[in-house]
Amino acid sequence: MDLFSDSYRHLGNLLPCDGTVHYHGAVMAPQTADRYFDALFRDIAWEHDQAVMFGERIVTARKVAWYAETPLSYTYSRITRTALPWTAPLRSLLAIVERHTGESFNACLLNLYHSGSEGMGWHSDDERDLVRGGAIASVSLGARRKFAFKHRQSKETVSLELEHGSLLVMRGETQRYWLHRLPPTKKVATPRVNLTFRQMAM
Ligand SMILES: O=C(O)CCC(=O)C(=O)O
Ligand SMILES: [Fe+2]
Repeated sequence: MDLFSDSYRHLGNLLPCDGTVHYHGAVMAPQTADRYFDALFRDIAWEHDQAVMFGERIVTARKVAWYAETPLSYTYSRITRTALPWTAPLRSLLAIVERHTGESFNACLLNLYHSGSEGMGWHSDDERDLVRGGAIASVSLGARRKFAFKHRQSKETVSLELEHGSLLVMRGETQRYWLHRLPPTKKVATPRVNLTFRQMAM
């Protein structure tokens, strides 16, 4: 526990059981978050994601990108990608995230949602390449969006709003027992960038 920052210690667990989720709220000034958003929106090697739905390969409107410390291969939605090397803004966000969480991360999946019409369906991040039970730290930039958890067995849900410049951390058994999603919404017309810092098995 000594590794954790003071801010972490005062945060409550959002989940009632079977996992740990802490919402740190904004961890940077709005102007700083604006600068990260602009730099990432402009410079990240965004690509449309692909997924398999009902046996058919589809291309999502949402864009993704995958960065890591080494050119790791990562299988996601049955597609294998090779990570690009950290860029300066990613390294600097990584440092902020590591300071707030007391954890270290070696990879980051980025998502770009152009508007509220784009989201991400129920899933858990339990791919085999991830360190089992490892922390996942999610940074949100741009439009404020709702984020929800649903327990696999009890179907209980917990939701919150992810604000500009905020940090959410999922730990422990969260991925095993809970699904999460970013629901689409008609209320949001502006883009959002999300970064999930991860611990990949090497
Ligand atoms: O955009 C988000 O907040 C969530 C992204 C997510 O769940 C993922 O990349 O696995
Ligand atoms: Fe996820």
